[in-house]
This record gives sequence, C-alpha cells and structure tokens, in this order.
Amino acid sequence: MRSAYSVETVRAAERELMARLPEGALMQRAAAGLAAACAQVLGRTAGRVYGSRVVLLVGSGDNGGDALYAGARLAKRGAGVTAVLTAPEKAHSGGLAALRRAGGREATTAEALASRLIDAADLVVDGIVGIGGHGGLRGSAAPLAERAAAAGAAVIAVDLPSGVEADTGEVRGPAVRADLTVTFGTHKAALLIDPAREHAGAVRLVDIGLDPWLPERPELEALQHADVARLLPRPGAESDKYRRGVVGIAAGSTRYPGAAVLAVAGALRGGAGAVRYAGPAGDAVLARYPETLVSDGGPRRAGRVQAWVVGPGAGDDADTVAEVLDVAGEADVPVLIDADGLRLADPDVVRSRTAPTLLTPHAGEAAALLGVDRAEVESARLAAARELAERYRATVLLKGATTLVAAPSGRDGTAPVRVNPTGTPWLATAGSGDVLSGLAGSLLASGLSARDAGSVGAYLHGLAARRGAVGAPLAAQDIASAVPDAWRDIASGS
Ligand SMILES: NC(=O)C1=CN([C@@H]2O[C@H](COP(=O)(O)OP(=O)(O)OC[C@H]3O[C@@H](n4cnc5c(N)ncnc54)[C@H](OP(=O)(O)O)[C@@H]3O)[C@@H](O)[C@H]2O)[C@@H](O)CC1
Ligand SMILES: [K+]
Repeated sequence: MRSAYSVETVRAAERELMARLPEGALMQRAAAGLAAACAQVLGRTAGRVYGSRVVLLVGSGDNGGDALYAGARLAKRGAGVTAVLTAPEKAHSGGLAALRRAGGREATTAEALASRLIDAADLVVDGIVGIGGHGGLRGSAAPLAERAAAAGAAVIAVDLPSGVEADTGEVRGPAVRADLTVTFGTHKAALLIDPAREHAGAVRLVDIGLDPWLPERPELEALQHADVARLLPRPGAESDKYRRGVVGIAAGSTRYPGAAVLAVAGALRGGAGAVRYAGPAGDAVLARYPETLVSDGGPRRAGRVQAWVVGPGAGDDADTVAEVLDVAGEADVPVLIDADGLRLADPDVVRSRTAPTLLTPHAGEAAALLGVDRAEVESARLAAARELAERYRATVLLKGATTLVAAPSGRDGTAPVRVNPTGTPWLATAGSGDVLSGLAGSLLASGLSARDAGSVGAYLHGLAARRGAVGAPLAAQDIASAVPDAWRDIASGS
C-alpha cells in the first residue's frame, strides 16, 4: 500500500520526530537521500557526478535547505554546483554555508535568467518550495521553472514539484515539471492525484524515520499488487455458481445494445459465478456470450442476484433505473450506477439506500451531478469525489487519469480515498467504462465492499488495458479479454 498524508499530519509527525533528534538531523537525512538520487540521475545523464553541472533552484524555506545540503554533498564529489537564490536574504543559512564550504557557487535569479547557466546544466534541482507552498509559483520562481523546462536538463523536485497544492493535487498557476520527485517521510496527495501528479514525474520516497509518528489512517491510499491479491475473490472448494455471487446487469437499449455486451463482458471476468442480463439487448448479449442468463421480463423478473449494475447505454430509460433501485432496495443488495443511470437515478432514493451503492461517473458526469463545470472537477478531483460521496451517501468512483474511489463518512470517520495507480491513456476508448461497470459490479456480487469493488475493479481494468495495449490502441472488448491476464499477474505476484 502506498499512503499519502496531509501537510498538517506530516508537520505534526515531524515535530514529534525532531524533538527526539539532534538539531538538523532530519534535514540531513532528507539531503542524503536527495543527493543519492541526484547522483544516480547524473550517472545516467552526465556519465558521472565528478565534473557534472548542477543548478539548484533555492527558495526561502527548508525545501531550499534540503537542496543546498544535497548540493554540498554533490560538490564534495566534484560536481560544479550553482545555487540560484530566489530570495538571497532568506535562503537557508546553514545549507548555504555548507554549499560554500564544499566549493559551490551562488547566482541571483536575474543572473541565472540572463546567462546560459540553466541551459547548460546536466541536472536542475527544484528546491523552490515544498509543503509550505500555496498557489502557483510567484515572482522570479515562475520564469526559473519555465527556463528549466525548456533547458532539457533532468529536473529533480525536492519533496514536491514546486507550485502544486500538496493536499489536493491541484495546480493553480505556474509549476515545475520534474522527471523525478524525491519526497520525504511519506507521499503527499499531489504525488498521487492529477493534475499535480503529472508534474512530479517518477516518485521516490526517502525514509526519514517518520513512520512511527504517522497515524494509522492516511488521507489517501494507492493499492499495490499485493493488496489487490488479498482482496480478489477466490472460490472455495464448496463454492457453486450461486455462492460465488450472481450479478445482474440492466444495461443497453435498442439504441445502444453494445453497452450491454460490454458490461456483460466485464462482469463475466469479475469473479461472480453467473451473470444475469435484463434488458432489450438480450439477443446481442447471447450472440456474444452464451453463458449469460438472459431474462426478458425486466429486472424484477430476472431472478435473485447479489448485486445490480444499471445505467450503461440506458439512454432515457428512467423506468429501468427506478425498477433496479426498487428491486435492489427490497432485496437489500448493492447497486452500481453508471453513465446514463447517474442522471436518471432519483438522488433521494440513492441517499436512502441501506445496502452499498457505487457511483462511477467520469468528470463530465460528476460535474453534471454537482452542478459545476467539467474543468472544475478535473482540476480538483479529490474535492469532487468527496463531495459527491457525501451528497449521495454513496461510494464514488471518479474515473480519469487518476481514478479515485471515495466512500462517504461513517460512524468511525472517513476511510482513506483510494487512488488507482494502474491507469493508462489507452483506457480512453469508447465502451471502456461499460466494461469497468460490469467488472466492478461482479466484484460487488462476489462480496467485496463498494470501496474494495471499485478500487479492485479500477486496478484490474487499468492493468488489463496496459496488458492488452502493448504499444497499440485497443478496443473496450480487448480490455475485457485481458482482465484474466491482469488477474493472473496480480494473483501470482508478477
Ligand atoms: N520540517 C522538517 O522537519 C523537514 C522538512 N523538510 C523540508 O522542508 C520543507 C518544508 O519547509 P518549509 O516549511 O520551510 O516550507 P517550504 O516548502 O520551504 O516553503 C516555504 C517558503 O516558500 C515560500 N512560498 C510559498 N508559496 C510560494 C509560491 N507559490 N511561490 C514561491 N514561494 C512560495 C514562502 O514564502 P512566504 O509565503 O513566506 O513569502 C516560504 O518562505 C519540506 O517540503 C521538505 O522539503 C525536510 O528537510 C525534512 C525535514
Ligand atoms: K520543490
């Protein structure tokens, strides 16, 4: 599991830890980890540390201090290190002294922008601002970041790419774009959630001994293979198809029969023992998947299921959405609502449900439910997912470059929001969401909670797209077909 904590929590843990360590020890741990990462990158870009050219962009806080101490370590190994100070009078004094002792140089922002210093660097280290930053880069920091991006040197961000919002992943103005971010103690939300995540590049976590002081429950978590392997449903020796769970799919319409086929395709690979289909696309479903139990009589007459999926390709069929909510309410079974279903479902009925509900909007659908612009959801995904979960008292899977799964608050607070790490741009293909709804619905039917079904479904779906796409576009059906491969990878730990 990869966890992210809020700035407030990180600062509290740092205070506890610092109180038990000699002055400056924590920053030295951070700087040592940072310098090691820099040396590794220089090994690749310049061949070696000795004789390489390193530029430090140094702000007015401790983030700049980390960069200065790391720069001093590199200078001791023979790198030519120049610190560009955005606010010379406020630069970290101990770090600056260490750099000077090691033979490093200094430049003002104006000097750096007027010369070829940054263009000629092998490595730029972004120590402008870390967890103390708010808003896009201000003053001379913005043109420095731009220059670094244009220079083509490798860029390593210290703790966070400067200019992003640590706790939300928003980017509200100019921000550094890094190839690698070396972060300390724990991940922060900005390193996991777009658009900030995209600015971070690869992320390396340096252990500074913070773990014992961090609370058990993080703000965010990203499942890894081993976590998903533990959650995957596994049939026991006693299982028959009914005990493994039956998922009901109420999807597709005469206009959009394909959505039904794709949702069924996902559901058949999601672990449920059987898939029932209730809707007008039964013939199309049977032609492709004869193993489906097709019913002509609508959701009410489809037979028992352990979870329903409703909405993909529903068009304007509000009656079916209402019927599924009714039937699922009577049987007290989970419901996954996707696509058109999100618009057609009665919010009051959703809110008053007692069994789990999983809503799976993309940014546009989430925006419509919240009554805001799509851009607002895309720029502040965490807030949007949390807000929807509270408004609907439902678990929300917000699809996108970083898919989020947020559960509503419960008696013991709010569970960490899950961030899916397996997403890939190949997932942006027609019908891909229909496959996900079937897949996650199937996981719900096999007994996973809405939060687990959503996050395991998104993980498998992303991995399947990566597996299926190897360098070429893929269709939604290919994603469904690659799910068993993804499942095997996870289960076998490969
Ligand atoms: N604490 C610890 O134990 C450890 C901490 N560590 C390190 O310390 C970092 C936190 O240091 P920090 O608290 O000094 O804040 P930091 O991120 O340097 O920024 C504050 C300065 O930035 C400025 N500024 C703000 N916004 C800005 C903007 N948009 N554009 C431009 N400038 C902006 C702001 O200026 P002001 O608003 O005051 O004018 C203020 O002067 C942390 O990320 C990690 O790297 C590690 O060594 C491990 C041990
Ligand atoms: K930084």
